[in-house]
Amino acid sequence: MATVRRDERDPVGEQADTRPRPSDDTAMTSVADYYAGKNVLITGATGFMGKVLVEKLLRCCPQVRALFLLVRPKAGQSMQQRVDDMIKCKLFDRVREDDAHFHRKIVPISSELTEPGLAISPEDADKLAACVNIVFHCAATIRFDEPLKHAVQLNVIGTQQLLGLARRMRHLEAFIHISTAYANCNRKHIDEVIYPPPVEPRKLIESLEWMDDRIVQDITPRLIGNRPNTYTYTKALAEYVVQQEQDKLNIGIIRPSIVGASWQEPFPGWIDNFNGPSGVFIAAGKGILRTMRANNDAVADLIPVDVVINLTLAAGWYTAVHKPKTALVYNCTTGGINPFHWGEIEHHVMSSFKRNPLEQAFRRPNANITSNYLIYQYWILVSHKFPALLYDLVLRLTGQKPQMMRIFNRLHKAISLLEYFSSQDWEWNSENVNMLMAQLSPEDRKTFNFDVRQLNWPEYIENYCIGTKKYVLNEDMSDIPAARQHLRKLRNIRYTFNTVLVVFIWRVFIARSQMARNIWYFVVSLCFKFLSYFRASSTLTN
Ligand SMILES: CCCCCCCC/C=C\CCCCCCCC(=O)SCCNC(=O)CCNC(=O)[C@H](O)C(C)(C)COP(=O)(O)OP(=O)(O)OC[C@H]1O[C@@H](n2cnc3c(N)ncnc32)[C@H](O)[C@@H]1OP(=O)(O)O
Ligand SMILES: NC(=O)C1=CN([C@@H]2O[C@H](COP(=O)(O)OP(=O)(O)OC[C@H]3O[C@@H](n4cnc5c(N)ncnc54)[C@H](OP(=O)(O)O)[C@@H]3O)[C@@H](O)[C@H]2O)C=CC1
Repeated sequence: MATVRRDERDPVGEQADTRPRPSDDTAMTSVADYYAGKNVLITGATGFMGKVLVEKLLRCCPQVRALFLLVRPKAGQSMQQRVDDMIKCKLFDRVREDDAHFHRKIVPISSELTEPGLAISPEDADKLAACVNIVFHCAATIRFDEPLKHAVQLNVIGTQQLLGLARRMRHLEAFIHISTAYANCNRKHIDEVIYPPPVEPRKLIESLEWMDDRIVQDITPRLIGNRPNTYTYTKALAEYVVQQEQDKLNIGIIRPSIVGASWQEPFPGWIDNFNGPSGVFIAAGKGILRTMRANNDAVADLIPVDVVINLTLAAGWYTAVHKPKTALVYNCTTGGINPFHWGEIEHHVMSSFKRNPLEQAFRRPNANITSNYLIYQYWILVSHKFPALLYDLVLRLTGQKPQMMRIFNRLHKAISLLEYFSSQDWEWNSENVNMLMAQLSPEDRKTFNFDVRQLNWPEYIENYCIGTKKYVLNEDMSDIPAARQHLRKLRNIRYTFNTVLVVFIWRVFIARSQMARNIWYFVVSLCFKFLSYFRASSTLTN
């Protein structure tokens, strides 16, 4: 595998400046034609959605000139190593088949979005200012438990700084910001507009500058108000910050709902993380998660990652070519068009993991969602805490370190942060998404398909579950017979355990009550009679 070298980026160079600017003629161009010869800047390219964006651009817009990726060094790896690792991943197999030298188009730029000036060197900043034609801003912290200061630093101030750099870009045609459909989750009906921010971002930023972390922590619940976390709060502020630039830049804002595995491209079921529902599916497939608070009848607004990316690229084309006067917002959701419910998700996830089990499951996959608090607490006790305690006891007795209770505590924390989103539904208007679809040529509608009416949910969920097995857990499909055998073993252990438990309880009970003893003798003699009758009749027939 050839590596991406920074000194290879000169082919990209400033020549890009001389490329023709969009005119009325370009309004007729196809999406791929528009990206031909363009220099694209992407933040968050090493993340889940960023990777799919890079792959799709390289595969379906092969004439794109260069992709500048703002990447930070992380976990002892240089930005160079990180990008090299990223493009080695299976996601890029199809691009590799089409063009073995695709890496030449990738230009990593060292950048840390929380640092002043995005920590981009002056030379790199000048280069970007001179040649970038379109920006896709995907980077964000998506953690629900992120301390407010850090969430503001990255999601709001980082975005402001990127906009500052974008203003310097002399040939910029579009700035596409990835937000979330839940930025305004304090509303039930969400239009494709930017709502007034919960607070003036400038005032919040100024206050956070002098406040001690402890004070910030204390006032965070009051600040975020009726939003569930700092993530949705800071994403709402970021939208406002982006909107402030609409007079100077051509802006598009994409609001995806819960982004899941790929539907079709580059292959079905691609997923590489535990975020959102993926972690829940895996925990349920491993037989660890047996219950979760969710409303069976609420719409599960999942959206496949390839759909989001297709819409994003089409919105980039539309924004650059048609230059809407104000920032256009695209609510990228499924609920209003092709609804599917959490109850149905539960059913299909469970049956999928029974057909294609995960390796070394803790228990047989059997999760039940409920919106009833008491029932939920009951199952947490009986199906989570009790087995965890028992398992840890066995580990202790065999001289090993107990671990199950710790795993369950982390799981409970994760699902408590997710239940806000699985217990209610929202209604999103998607007029701009429909308008965009109508603007595409029939050919582009196929290449950049975001028509979720065609999505077959059971098939999608099956591929999603298989994707978690293959690409998140790196399990082999050829091990499925062994995994099934393991589930049968678990079933036999459970039957044996239940039988021993019933006999044990009954014996304890018998020891204390004459009536229970009589019933016990009656049942046992009935069994004997039945057995003797069965033996006698089988002897007669022989
Ligand atoms: C039978 C099924 C029925 C279905 C029922 C309904 C399911 C409903 C599910 C969901 C719907 C809601 C979704 C809303 C979406 C909104 C949309 C967006 O706009 S943004 C994207 C969303 N963002 C997040 O999903 C971040 C959530 N994650 C976090 O905030 C943190 O990761 C957190 C607090 C959950 C854990 O933080 P820590 O610090 O304790 O741990 P850490 O380092 O992150 O992870 C520890 C280990 O746990 C795994 N993990 C992380 N998240 C997990 C999860 N959700 N479930 C299971 N494991 C998870 C990690 O991969 C890691 O594993 P290792 O130690 O590396 O092996
Ligand atoms: N996933 C989902 O369900 C949804 C996501 N979204 C939005 O989509 C976008 C992408 O999300 P997703 O791909 O899932 O998120 P990921 O967490 O997978 O990726 C986040 C990206 O941001 C980068 N990043 C984070 N912090 C910094 C930093 N300080 N400096 C530079 N880069 C940084 C990460 O880089 P690194 O690899 O170095 O950490 C990574 O590339 C986000 O804006 C999110 O709000 C919206 C709706 C749903």
